[in-house]
Formats: sequence, C-alpha cells, structure tokens
Amino acid sequence: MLVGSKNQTLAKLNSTRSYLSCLVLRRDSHSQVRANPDDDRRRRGYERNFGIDGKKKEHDGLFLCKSKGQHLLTNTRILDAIVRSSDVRPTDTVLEIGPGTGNLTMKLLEASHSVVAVELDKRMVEILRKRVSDHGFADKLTIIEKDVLKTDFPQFDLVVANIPYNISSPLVAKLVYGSNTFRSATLLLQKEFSRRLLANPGDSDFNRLAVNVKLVADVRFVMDVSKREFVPPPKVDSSVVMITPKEVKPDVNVQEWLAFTRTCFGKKNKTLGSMFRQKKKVMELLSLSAGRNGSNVGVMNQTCGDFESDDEDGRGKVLCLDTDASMFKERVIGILRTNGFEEKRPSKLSHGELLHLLSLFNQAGIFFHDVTSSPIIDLHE
Ligand SMILES: C[S@@+](CC[C@H](N)C(=O)[O-])C[C@H]1O[C@@H](n2cnc3c(N)ncnc32)[C@H](O)[C@@H]1O
Repeated sequence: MLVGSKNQTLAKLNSTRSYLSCLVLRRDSHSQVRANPDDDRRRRGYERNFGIDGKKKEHDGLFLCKSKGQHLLTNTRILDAIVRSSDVRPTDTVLEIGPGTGNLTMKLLEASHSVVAVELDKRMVEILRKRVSDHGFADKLTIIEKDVLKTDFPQFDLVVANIPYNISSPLVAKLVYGSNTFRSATLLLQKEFSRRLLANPGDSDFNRLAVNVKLVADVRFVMDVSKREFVPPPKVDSSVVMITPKEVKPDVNVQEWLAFTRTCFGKKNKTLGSMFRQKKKVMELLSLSAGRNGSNVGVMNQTCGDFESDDEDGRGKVLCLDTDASMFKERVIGILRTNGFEEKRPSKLSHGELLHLLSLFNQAGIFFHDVTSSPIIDLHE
C-alpha cells in the first residue's frame, strides 16, 4: 500500500542520501505489478505498490536498490517476447543473471529443461525460492547466491537475462571471452550500450566495445523496451540483443588484441598515422616492445647500453633514447605506410584488416600488451 504520493516519496528520498538508491517494494508486489498501456493507470499502479515507510521497510518491505540495478520487468507480453526470441528449447539449461523476484525466471522454467540463476541479493533469493516452489518448479531451478562477476558458471546452453546495467561491460566480456561454450545470450541492456554493441565497421559510431565483442561473436538487435515497463522505471530506455558466439574464433592473443584496440580506438576519428606519430605513444610502445623475446628493439637497447657506458655526464643516454625512439617511430610508420594503413581510420577497418595490421606489428617486434600487468578483459575505455 502506498504511503504518501509519488512526489512526497521523492521528497523523502531526497532527504536521506542512502534512501536515494532504494525504493520499497512490498514482498507480494512482484505478482501484482503489471505494466499497462495506459500511462495514468500505470502510474497509479506504481503508486499503489511503492512508497517510503520506515516501519514497513523494517518489517515486511523490500528495498529495490539502484546500486544493484534492481529494476524489475513486469510486462508479461515483453517477458514472453524475450523468451520466444531467445529460442529456448525444452532440453536447454538456461543461465539467468539477476533473476530478482523471478518474473523472467518463471517463464524460463516453463520453456526449458532447467534454469541456473545467479543472484547476489539474499532477499531476492528468498522470494524467488518461495515463488518457484509454490508453482512446483523447485526441482528445475539452481540458485547460485553470488556476485556473477566472481562466479564460475556450471555448464549451460544459453543465457537469457535482464541484467543489472552497471555490470554490462564486464559481464559481456565474461560471457564472450570466457571458457563456457553456449549457443547464445539474449540480454536486456541499456539502449545506448546496445547501440554501441550493434555498431559495424564503417559506421560513424563503430567503437572499441563493438570491435572487441564482434571479433568473437555476432550481435543481433531484437527489440526496444521502454523504461516505463520496469518497476521502478530506470532513467534510460532498454533494448534486447542476442549475442551468438562465433563457431570459429580468430587465432590471436586476446590480451595483445585488447591492448591494440585500446590504442586504435582511443582517439575518435584520428588516422592511424597521426595516432602512431604521437611521442607519448611511441615511447610507450618502445618500452612495451623492448621487453619482449624476439623483439628487434632489444638489439637497439643493447647498442644503446654500450653507448651509455662511454658517457659519464649522461648526455649520451638522452641522445641514445632519442635515437631509439626515432628509429622505432620510423619502423612503426614504415609498417603503416608500406601496407596502406597510414591514412586510414580504425573505425573504417574490418576485423580482417585490423588483425592483419596487428600481426604485421608483432612480426616487426612491436607489441601493445604489458606482459608484466595482470591479464584483464576490458572491452571498452
Ligand atoms: C534488472 S534486475 C532484474 C530482475 C528480474 N530478472 C526482472 O527482470 O524482473 C537485476 C537483478 O540482478 C541482481 N544483481 C545485481 N548485481 C548483481 C551481481 N553482481 N551478481 C548477481 N546478481 C546481481 C539484482 O539484485 C537484481 O535482482
């Protein structure tokens, strides 16, 4: 039951910082809240089911926390459309990330052989368990009560999930660059993130996220979902996309590829020539490449070492570094020029062309990944 109007609720929320991130959901409201085509009725439904009441919160209320991305999808029509578009089969084990109170889970349990759900919020887990066992599905559900980013997944056939948007990038990375083999991942994502993911080489908005994901997977747009379909409504609209891992993946060192795309897509709209002429970039690549086995840069450093020892006041060292850097820069630009890449912009290049350029650099002893740092899969920025 609502205590106060929506405006009063917001005023109270503003009064305490910690309240800003949470709303109170009555424990039974997951089954009562339904999206409605009529905006006014939807607002009234929202107001009936949410409110801020200190006492209720302590006794039978449930906070929906912004920081955990807790926006529940309540429109049955959309939930059905997501399940249909995911192509789930009766023999499938589905991985659901962030089941919340189980709106999507119930549909997945009906359509699949079993569901593995990863949820970090104990209160959600409690509600989900009860709801699922009330409907006789307990045997088909495994709940992993953990942070999905710190969990090893058991085997599954496909992913279907309305995920917390604040972990979109590391989660997509974990799925597409992780060790699990699966058919597809149908994900409800922030619309802007989906658009970035869907961009193709040559598009004005082709970006590092898309180039990294599309190296190993295909991405298909499924549908847009309005923010009004969620309780509480987030600030942004959403889209459903389907990510399908490629059967054959390119034979490339992933860390080297990710470091290479970080360099290439770091400065929007620059040509490769102007990007690789920057002194800072040249010095960075020189130092990364010098430590690698088989790198010709090592030979340059050896010569440099002899030179340095002859010079007592250290001026030779500066000169030597400058010589190294300018020779190295010539080598980098030479590769770009000889192979027709100097005037090209990375966003216009295909995966094949980018992979070719990386292998030309590596063959010439020019490397991008810092082998001394611990490996991480970061897909953008
Ligand atoms: C957007 S809600 C989706 C809820 C439900 N699937 C639905 O559609 O109504 C995201 C859910 O993910 C959970 N969650 C947030 N961060 C998580 C994490 N790192 N690991 C696992 N679950 C997480 C939240 O507690 C919340 O239940």
